[in-house]
Amino acid sequence: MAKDILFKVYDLRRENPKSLASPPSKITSHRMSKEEWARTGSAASAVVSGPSKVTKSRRKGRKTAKKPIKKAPRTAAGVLRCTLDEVMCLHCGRTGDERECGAKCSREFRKVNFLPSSAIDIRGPGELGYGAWTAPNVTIKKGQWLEEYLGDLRPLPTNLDAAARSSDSLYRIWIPETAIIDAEKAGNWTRFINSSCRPNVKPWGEFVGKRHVVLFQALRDIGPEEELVFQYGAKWFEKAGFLCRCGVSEEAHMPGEKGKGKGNEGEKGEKGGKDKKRKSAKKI
Ligand SMILES: C[S@@+](CC[C@H](N)C(=O)[O-])C[C@H]1O[C@@H](n2cnc3c(N)ncnc32)[C@H](O)[C@@H]1O
Repeated sequence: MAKDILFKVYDLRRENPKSLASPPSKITSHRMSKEEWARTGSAASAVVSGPSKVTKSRRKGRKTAKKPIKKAPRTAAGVLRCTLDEVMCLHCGRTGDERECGAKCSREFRKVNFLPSSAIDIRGPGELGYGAWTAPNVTIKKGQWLEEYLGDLRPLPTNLDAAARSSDSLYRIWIPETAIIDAEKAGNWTRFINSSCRPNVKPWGEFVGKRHVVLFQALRDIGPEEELVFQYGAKWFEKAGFLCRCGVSEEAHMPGEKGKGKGNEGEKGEKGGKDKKRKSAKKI
């Protein structure tokens, strides 16, 4: 069961910590509502259980093929499990047999790579609300994996455009053909990362222990008491219906229009090069 507590937030000078009113809740693993998944009968959200069985029809003595049963996933692990054989685990580098590469890889990857929660402060409220900052004395090296984006796992809508319009949540990241991670009501500190046209971190869609994960990675060395920011992209701002107010340009702007020349140095991140096959995770 996910741990459900309140975030501790500092004012912008890192003084006077207080607890943020809930929601959002702080969780350490994804949450999901079984009912929500059961309601959505879409192929994207369903798990096909077993191969088709051939049974004898009693009345006519004929053989009939039973349709595969589509079942809604019951656990977050079930939703995120990747059954493709060619997928490579980011931790052990293996592909193929799941028994050799499973929960152990996920646990070890977290332990070895992720920042301790004490390394990050949630500060605010500022012009962009709350934000995620490195704590005093904390430095992050370029290429370091920081954390996984966690939240409520929601089924993929059958019609993406309609669903994108119908939901108000501005905390969603989409894993293609798998699920939407919505951190509006619950998540970890990564839900507080604001957008900037000069990003210092980036979310990537990856596989650890044959599980889909969205991981944040440092695009450059990051010093103590720096705000962590990534580029949400113009599409996100179009849908949200407001302009980017990151400090790169004095005026509010659509990403890619103003401040183009000044920003985006961070995009030349270690794993973000053109020749890398890694997929950047998309905010929707
Ligand atoms: C994923 S949340 C980030 C955390 C948020 N600041 C909070 O307090 O919960 C996205 C929201 O932060 C604000 N935001 C983040 N970056 C922004 C930017 N560059 N320009 C304008 N608003 C931004 C918007 O209100 C947006 O809806």
